[in-house]
Amino acid sequence: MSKLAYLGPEGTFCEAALRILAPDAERLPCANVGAALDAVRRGEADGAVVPLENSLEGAITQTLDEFAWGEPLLIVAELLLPVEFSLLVRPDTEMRQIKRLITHPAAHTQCRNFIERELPGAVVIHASSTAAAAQEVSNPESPYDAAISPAIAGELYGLTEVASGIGDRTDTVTRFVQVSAHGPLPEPTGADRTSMVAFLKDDHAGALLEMLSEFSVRGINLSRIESRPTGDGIGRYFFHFDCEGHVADARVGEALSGLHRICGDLRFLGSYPRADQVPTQIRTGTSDAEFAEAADWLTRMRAGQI
Ligand SMILES: O=C(O)C(=O)C[C@]1(C(=O)O)C=C[C@@H](O)C=C1
Repeated sequence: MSKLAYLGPEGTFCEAALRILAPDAERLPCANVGAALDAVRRGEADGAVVPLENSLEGAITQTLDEFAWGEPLLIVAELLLPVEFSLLVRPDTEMRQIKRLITHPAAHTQCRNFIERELPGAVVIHASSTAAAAQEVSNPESPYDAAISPAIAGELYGLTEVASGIGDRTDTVTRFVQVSAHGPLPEPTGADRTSMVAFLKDDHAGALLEMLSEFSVRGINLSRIESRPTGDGIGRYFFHFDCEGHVADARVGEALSGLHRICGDLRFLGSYPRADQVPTQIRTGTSDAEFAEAADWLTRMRAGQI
C-alpha cells in the first residue's frame, strides 16, 4: 500500500482530495505544504497531495514556490474539488459571541463577504489549514471562538456548525495535485496537462513573448500562467506554465525543447491526465502524424532526395 503525505491534520480539504485520488493509500498528515513535499523528497512517503490553485483565490503560492525551488518532484494526477465552508464553534458558543475567528488564509479570502456581513469587527487569525483551525477551537482553553473549516472537521473535532455554505461563491473549486519523487510518467490519454517552470536566461524586451511563441506556433493551448518573484530584486520574475497535452505529444515535446534552448532553466513538472477529461485541442498541422511527416520530409530533403 502506498503512503501519501498531505496538508493535515485530519479533516482538511486536502485530505478529502487525497481520499478521492488514492482511496487505498495510507495517509500521512503534515503541518504544511512544504513538510508534505519534503516527506516525499526524504522517502518517508511515496507521494503527496497538495493544493495548487483555487478558482476564486488563484494560485497557492507556497506550492508554486516549492515546485520551483525545492528538489524536483513530478505531478502525476490532478483533482478539482468543490470547496464548501462551515462556521464551527464549541458547543457552548453562540454566533453573537464570536469575536475571534481562525482559518486558513485561502478560506478567509473566500468567505470575506460572510465575515463582513455576519461577524463585523471579528478578528481573523490565520492557521496552517482549515482543519488545524477547527482543532485549535476544539480546545476549551483556545482564545478563538470559531473556525471556518469543512463541515467534516466539525464532526472530527466535536464542534457545532452554526452556519454552512458561507463561501462568497457556491461554485468554488480547488485544484489539488498528486506528486511523486520520480517517474514513470502517466501514459498519454488524449486529455492531458503538462506543467513546467521557466526561468529567463536574461531580462530583455520580448523575453516572455518568445516563451509564449514556443506554445503558440505549435497550436498549444495554455491553461495557466503565473509569474513569481525570483527574490533577486524588484522586476525579477520566473514563470509557471500549464499547457494542454502530454510531453509525449510531438508538439508539446518540441515546445519544451524550444523553451529549454531559450530559457536559463526549464523545470518539467509533469504530464498527467486532466481532471475534467476535456480532450486536447489539436489544430491543423500540429498532430503527431503531421510532425512525423514533416520530419520525414526534412530527412529526405537533406539527403538530396527531393
Ligand atoms: O486548509 C485546507 O483544508 C486545505 O486543504 C488548504 C486549502 C488551500 O490551500 O487553498 C484548500 C482549499 C481551500 O481553498 C482552503 C484551503
